Amino acid sequence: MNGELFPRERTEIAPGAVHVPDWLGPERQRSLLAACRTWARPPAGLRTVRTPGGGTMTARQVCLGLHWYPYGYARTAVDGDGAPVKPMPAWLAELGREAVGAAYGTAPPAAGEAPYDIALVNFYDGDSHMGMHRDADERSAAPVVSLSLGDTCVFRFGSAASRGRPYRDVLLRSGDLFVFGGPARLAYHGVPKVHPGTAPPELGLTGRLNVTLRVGGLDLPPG
Ligand SMILES: O=C(O)CCC(=O)C(=O)O
Ligand SMILES: [Fe+2]
Repeated sequence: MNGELFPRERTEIAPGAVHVPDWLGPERQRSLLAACRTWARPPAGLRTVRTPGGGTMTARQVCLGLHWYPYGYARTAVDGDGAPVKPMPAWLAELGREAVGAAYGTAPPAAGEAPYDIALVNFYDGDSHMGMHRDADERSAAPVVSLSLGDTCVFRFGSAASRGRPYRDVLLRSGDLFVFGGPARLAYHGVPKVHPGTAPPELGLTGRLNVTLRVGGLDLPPG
């Protein structure tokens, strides 16, 4: 955001875990939001995720490329309307590569090498949150790329060893990038709090959207 008293810097939160504030400018945020709105529509649109324990996730979700459910992947919305999952757009996979380069200060991974083939779009409204968990249903060790739109949240990032302390709380704002790979790839993380009403007014979003990009490395039977 412009006009910060203290500019927010790119920060390594843990080895392999990097926060890049304001990575997406207002125009790219607007176009990503517009895309999320079309993905959210049925078929295979936004759904409430039920966990095996009988609970529900408070953030609603839509997937692209492959459909994530607790705890695996499928080619159809097996825990939704059963429709085929929407394809992963090439431009979004490309954004994933670009993000990895930006976070680690390196050239992006070679095109075609471990392409980002899965996107999860999480929508947080009201007092939605996400408990501490690991992204562990993929076979690939490629970094996870996370983009934030709308309201500011508290993103809690811990270690691979436990869902409890030690962890660090980072404020993720609209346009921020967070990448976790290498030794941080399997770290526990979650969203304990979203701050309502903190989205940039010109974006026109009430609530928070998170776009998480992953490389599956999966070998699912054709759908
Ligand atoms: O909303 C976020 O920032 C985190 C989402 C997340 O961890 C996930 O979808 O696995
Ligand atoms: Fe996650």
